[in-house]
Amino acid sequence: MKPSDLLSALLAPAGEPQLPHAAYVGLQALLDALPIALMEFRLSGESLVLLTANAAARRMPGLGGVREPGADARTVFDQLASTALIDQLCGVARLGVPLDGRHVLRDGPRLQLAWDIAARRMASDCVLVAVSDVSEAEGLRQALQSCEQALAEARRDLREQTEVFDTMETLARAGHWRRIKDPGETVLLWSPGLCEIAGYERQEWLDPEYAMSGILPEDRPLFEAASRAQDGANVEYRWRRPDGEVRWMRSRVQRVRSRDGVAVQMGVVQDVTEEHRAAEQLREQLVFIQRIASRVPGFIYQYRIHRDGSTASVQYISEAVREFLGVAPGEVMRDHGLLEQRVLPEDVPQVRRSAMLSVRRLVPWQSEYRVRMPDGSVRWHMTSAVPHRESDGTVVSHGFTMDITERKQAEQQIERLAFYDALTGLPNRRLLLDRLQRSVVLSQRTRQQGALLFIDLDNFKVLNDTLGHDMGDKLLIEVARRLVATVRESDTVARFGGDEFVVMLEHLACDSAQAALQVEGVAEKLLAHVNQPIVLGGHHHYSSPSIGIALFGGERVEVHELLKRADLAMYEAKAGGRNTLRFFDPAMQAAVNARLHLEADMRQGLERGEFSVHYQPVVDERARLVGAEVLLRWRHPVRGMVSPAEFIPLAEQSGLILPLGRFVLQQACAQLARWAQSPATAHLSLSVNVSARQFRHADFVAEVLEALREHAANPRRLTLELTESMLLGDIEDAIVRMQQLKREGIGFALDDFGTGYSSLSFLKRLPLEQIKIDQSFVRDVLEDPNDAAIVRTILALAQSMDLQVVAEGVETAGQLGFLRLHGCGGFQGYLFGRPAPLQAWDEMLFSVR
Ligand SMILES: Nc1nc2c(ncn2[C@@H]2O[C@H](COP(=O)(O)O[C@H]3[C@@H](O)[C@H](n4cnc5c(=O)[nH]c(N)nc54)O[C@@H]3COP(=O)(O)O)[C@@H](O)[C@H]2O)c(=O)[nH]1
Repeated sequence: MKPSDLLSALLAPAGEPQLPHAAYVGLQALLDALPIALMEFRLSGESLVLLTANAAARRMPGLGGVREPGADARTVFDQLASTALIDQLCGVARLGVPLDGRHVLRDGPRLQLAWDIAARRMASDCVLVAVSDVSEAEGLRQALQSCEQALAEARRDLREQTEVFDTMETLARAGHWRRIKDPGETVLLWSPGLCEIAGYERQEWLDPEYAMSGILPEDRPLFEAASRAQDGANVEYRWRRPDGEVRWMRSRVQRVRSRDGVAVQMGVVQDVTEEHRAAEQLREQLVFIQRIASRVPGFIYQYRIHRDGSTASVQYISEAVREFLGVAPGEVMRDHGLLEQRVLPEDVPQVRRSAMLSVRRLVPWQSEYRVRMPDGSVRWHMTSAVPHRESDGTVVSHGFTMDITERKQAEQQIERLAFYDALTGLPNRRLLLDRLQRSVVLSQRTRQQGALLFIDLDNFKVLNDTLGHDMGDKLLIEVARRLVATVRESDTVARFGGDEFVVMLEHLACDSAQAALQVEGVAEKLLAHVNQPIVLGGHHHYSSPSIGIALFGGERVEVHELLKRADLAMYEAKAGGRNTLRFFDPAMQAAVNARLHLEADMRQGLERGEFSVHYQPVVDERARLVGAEVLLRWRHPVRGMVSPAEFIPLAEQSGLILPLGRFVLQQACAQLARWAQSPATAHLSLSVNVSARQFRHADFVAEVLEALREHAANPRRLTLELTESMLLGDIEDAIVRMQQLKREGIGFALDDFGTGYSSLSFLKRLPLEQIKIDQSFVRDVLEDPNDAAIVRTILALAQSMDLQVVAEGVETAGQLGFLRLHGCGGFQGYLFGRPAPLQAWDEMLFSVR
């Protein structure tokens, strides 16, 4: 019962109860039995005073002072003090307006009080108030309200999630379906995403048979097999949309059983057409690349290096790697280390270094290295790759490797030709100059001294001429080998040309004196090694070097200047007796400069007619004039008379001996022709000195004959003086030349006899008429028993070989006497006359006769 209904029932329509006391008591008891709190209040001024309350009111928690009649209504309803209840009750008492309402008080979420309160005016200014505790109902109501709210929120969440899910399916071009098999009926539900990718309008369910019709017939068995798989399966198939477009779908089909025992099959479907197209494009590109790769002369590859550089993998390598490295592409892609294993160990560090640099700096990579092929051969490869960084931080390089063996060989060949001497394999002049340049710069920085050793073989020309060029070459090769073997690997041994070698020593002591000691040690060793006999053609031969040394370091100096210094020092060594070493010093420089000036003056002298000839008489055993030796003279306007001993060697070196020799021959032939015209002189002969270079010249024979012809001179009156050394070279060629001239009547004398090394058999082969005993033996023939013995031996030898002998440098009657005594038939020397010009000759000729 509601309090308002109770009050309506209690109050008589007239409003005033007219009951006898007994009835009133009975009514009171009845009211006490009611579960609703009833209280009567009377209006007293602005307050309401409690008149009476039933038992339920007295028991009711929350009502204050209800046991005390006369209590103020504010005390009774103290918990509702904050409400307008009291005023409203007063209003009921005054105006009789009924009051009905629910009062609920909370302390946070906790319910404190929930009362339904009704009030009615009684006949007088009294008001009857009924209060019913509705806490339980209020709690239930609130709980219900909360549940409804939660449900609404859950619905909202579900809606949102469904929307998100649908959006996700749309974005992923994916969808799903569920096939629910109930006995008698099968339902197929499609998600909106699936409808979209399948090309259908959005709908929740489809006819299962109709749904399958989209799968291309040839792919349907695949799909059905996947549907039958117990544990689910993945399948890819083609789907024809209603508009006819065919798309690739990837699906995962799974069987599930719902809680109520209904069989459910689920499938997640994704449209993978783009993926298929990309893969197809990739395949096409790969085929394209493979086609190109099969036509390029090398192999192409792609490798990936992870961000930290720790791992790498070859992702693609073309088929040609088989041909170029002897490994299969698959093997390399499984183990990229196979590529490096082919590289020669000494080349690996630089290959790795350059590759890592390229990856780190993302710059193109290029490297040339050697690889060992499965058959053991070594080939040169060149690889180049372009790296780029992918979005995941890894670096991918695309590269190409080709075989450059032929190119390398050609380069090496070119380098060998350009920088190495073909005969000995040593660095040539160009390479030496290059290294020297670097070394000079380095020595300026480090202050460490370096040294140039200019080496010239002393008797190479003789040996070369004697034994022939083949043997000469072998000798040079052997000398080169010895030089290389003597110095350190870091030093340079170069062939400078002909029989000249240069050794460059580096990293010597900083102190010049100490460095000089070091170099001297090396030079002594070089001397000793080169001096060792060399076996050529089964015979021992001896070669010795002259070594000129120039130190460098610290000071700025041109490489050509250095070479000049070493060269000068080498000439000093030669002048010092050969087979020795000399250090450069400035005095040497001056000497060479003087030599160079002399050569220039000689050229000028030839042009200006500064040269002339003198004649030195040759007499027989009775001191009768039999002829003369023609000797070249040079009167320089400033230098005065220059000795042939000074300028002839230089003329030999520079080639000026050829025009000078021609000049002398012309003079001699002209003189013979003049003498021939007078019976007093017609018997006289002339001897002309011929140098080695002149004799070996291709036109020599012709020139001699031409000079004789030109002057109509008698060839039988002409003797050519040759030295042993110049005949030692190509002896066969020398003999041929001599015989050609001899056939014309020209005679030959062997000059300076005794100073050479000729053997008897060698002498016998030469078409000689005469030998000239060198003046060095004659000079001391009376004092030096050795010289006397030599002279006697020469005379005996000449006699046995039926050769005429002329003794040179006869200055005293004693010498003459000794020579005569031992059978010498010809004499030349100051005793009979000094070399003199023609005018002086006429007198001398007369006096001699
Ligand atoms: N290829 C050519 N060589 C030539 C020619 N003219 C000279 N020469 C060679 O020069 C060298 C020096 O010659 P020269 O100064 O003329 O000396 C010759 C004589 O003057 C000298 N001589 C002669 N008699 C004496 C003597 O009694 N005492 C002495 N101290 N010297 C003397 O000897 C030189 C001749 O030597 P050789 O030729 O060996 O007979 C010298 O090697 C010349 O050969 C030339 O035209 N072409």
